[in-house]
Amino acid sequence: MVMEQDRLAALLARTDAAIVDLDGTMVDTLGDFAEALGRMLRDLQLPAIAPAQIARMVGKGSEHLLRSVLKQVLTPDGQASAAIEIEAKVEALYPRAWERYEHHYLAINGQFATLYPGVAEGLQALRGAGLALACLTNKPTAFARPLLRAKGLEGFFDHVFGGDAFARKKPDPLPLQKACEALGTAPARTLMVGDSSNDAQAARDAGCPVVLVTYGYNHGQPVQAVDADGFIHALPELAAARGAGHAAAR
Ligand SMILES: O=C(O)COP(=O)(O)O
Ligand SMILES: [Mg+2]
Repeated sequence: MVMEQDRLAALLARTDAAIVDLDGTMVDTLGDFAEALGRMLRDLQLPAIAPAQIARMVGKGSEHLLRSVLKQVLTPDGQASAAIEIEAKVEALYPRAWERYEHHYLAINGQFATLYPGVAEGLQALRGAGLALACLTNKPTAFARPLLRAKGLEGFFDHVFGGDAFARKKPDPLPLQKACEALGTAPARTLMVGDSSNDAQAARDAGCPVVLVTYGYNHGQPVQAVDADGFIHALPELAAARGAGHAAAR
């Protein structure tokens, strides 16, 4: 454990900026996803889906989430066959499903979502330690900005980039490379803070160090198995590690 803390302190001592993921890292948005998806499924007269199933589908953007949900509710129990027909049905329903989902999501955005403990304090402390901050999410920018505003987080960030900001989303490294460019920091000194293998893979391929929170979604898999430089239980641990590293260097 002491080793872990020393490693985190050393990492934070060579960090100039942080790129922070949104869903599963700063805000528990599962309630929002469940509510907006539930309303969309009712509008389309399709069966409901359980929040636990939705949690496994979050992290690769709203388009991917919607396709995964439609596929799930259109697949009869235990039948993996007929995959081609199901894909075709998903694509036929998609435009109307997206229109309904976007409508409902924007109407409820943030109302069924909660900040994880310590997020505002953790971001405040990182800013206080002189780090530049960007929010980088696979969520559409039009969903991300109002959510950050509703939760009182928008002011912490120098930049906010959604899944539509660049040509490719995480786990591709492009959004991280672009975020580093915008921050004006070297990837090796820009820390990615996320909740999933998606964030970790993008960070590795962009040359950014990565720390993962232990409480997020990670596609329904145990997050500790992911290749990362460290794990934290709450965001304030980062600024605390930064303080410890600086104290040790003096
Ligand atoms: O898939 C999503 O919309 C959530 O994405 P995020 O974890 O990158 O914020
Ligand atoms: Mg996430």
